[in-house]
Amino acid sequence: MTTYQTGFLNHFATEAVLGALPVGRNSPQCVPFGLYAEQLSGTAFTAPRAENRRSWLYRLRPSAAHPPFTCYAGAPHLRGAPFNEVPPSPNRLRWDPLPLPDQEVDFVAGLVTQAGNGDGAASGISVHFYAATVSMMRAFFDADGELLIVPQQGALRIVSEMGVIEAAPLQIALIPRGVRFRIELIEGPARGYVCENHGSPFRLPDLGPIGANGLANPRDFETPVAAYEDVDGAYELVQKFQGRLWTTTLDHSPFDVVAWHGNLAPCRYDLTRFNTINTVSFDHPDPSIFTVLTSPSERAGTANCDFVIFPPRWMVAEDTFRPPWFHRNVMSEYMGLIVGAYDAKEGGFVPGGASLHNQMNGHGPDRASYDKAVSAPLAPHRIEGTMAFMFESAHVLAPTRWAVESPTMQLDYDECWSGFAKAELPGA
Ligand SMILES: O=C(O)Cc1cc(O)ccc1O
Ligand SMILES: [Fe+2]
Repeated sequence: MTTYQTGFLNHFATEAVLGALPVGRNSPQCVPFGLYAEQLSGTAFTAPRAENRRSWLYRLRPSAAHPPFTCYAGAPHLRGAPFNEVPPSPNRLRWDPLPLPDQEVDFVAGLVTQAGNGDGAASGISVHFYAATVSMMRAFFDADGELLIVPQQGALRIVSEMGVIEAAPLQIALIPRGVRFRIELIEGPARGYVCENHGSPFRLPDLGPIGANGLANPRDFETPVAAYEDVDGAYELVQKFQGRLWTTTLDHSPFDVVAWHGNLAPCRYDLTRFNTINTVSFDHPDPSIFTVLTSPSERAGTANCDFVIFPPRWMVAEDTFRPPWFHRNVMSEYMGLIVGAYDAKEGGFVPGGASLHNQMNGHGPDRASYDKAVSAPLAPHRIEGTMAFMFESAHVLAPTRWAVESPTMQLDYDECWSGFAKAELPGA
């Protein structure tokens, strides 16, 4: 049984051994039991208090004690900035799910980068698929960004420096930049999506006139309690740094944090707890009403990345075209589907698949969903058994070579918007 502390961005305090956590100061002359104090900073020391994120870790050995890292080509399809392998595409792109590997591949080795933007370490996002058939027997951390893991198939047990998180499809896990973890498969192979956030850490969106409650409520985020391994012996530690993997071998498990306190910690969130808000009158509101987490950019109201979901919900709008409308957006939209069907697409967008609609390029309902929606009786209708999501970014998402050359890319995607009858003006 994993135990969690609740709340988003709380200042947590947790010890796996009674008396391990120093009281009243972060760095006493002698830490209890001879543990080593280490500060893990997720924001600049001088970041405003409301944005400042850091934790203090108390561990069996200092994490500085390691041999040099060497370059490592252990994930053949992992990419980082600059995303210029192929020209950024204005075309609407869509992919079938990534087939599960038939060999033994762990979470790190099975990362496949689909698209990215920004400088790959201080701004933008990278979007990866993961597909793993075996548990990691090593540790990994990402110096380039925070990881938002969106399982689509198979439950994960994420052993981190700061405790253990379980995340199954319809839950997400958020691992801060730099936090070491290994991913174990709870049952069978696992597959899903990763948003690697190089910009400011994800936070809850403001609620404005919605009020003090709604959307993702802070208490539904769960952070693990401290848990440690006291294991001596060779232990591989891989990091992603400036787009490439590096590896070293420690002489002990890096999961040796006995106690910690602070507000920089991994957490999970159950997407089915999202308090969905929508119209009770007319029109289809902008999908920003479905924002779970946002990574703001320097430009007010314009996200480096919004994580948006499309959960089961009642559709009651009167005299309204209910599915997503046709649109062209200054923001770029990467979408995935965890389960079920998406209301703008009658076919082709399947669980485990993905689509990319880049800046200013027209998209929206496919012809079949358009035809259905314009003739649908507008009785209250519940959209059931579905969970799509979107990573929406102010920066254009450039696909990788893998993404545009993979047989999973659908060459006929544009067809879904062909054959719309021309509008008929009076007297024409
Ligand atoms: O393109 C999409 O399917 C995502 C989306 C959904 C919606 O309800 C409104 C706008 C939008 O971009
Ligand atoms: Fe869109």
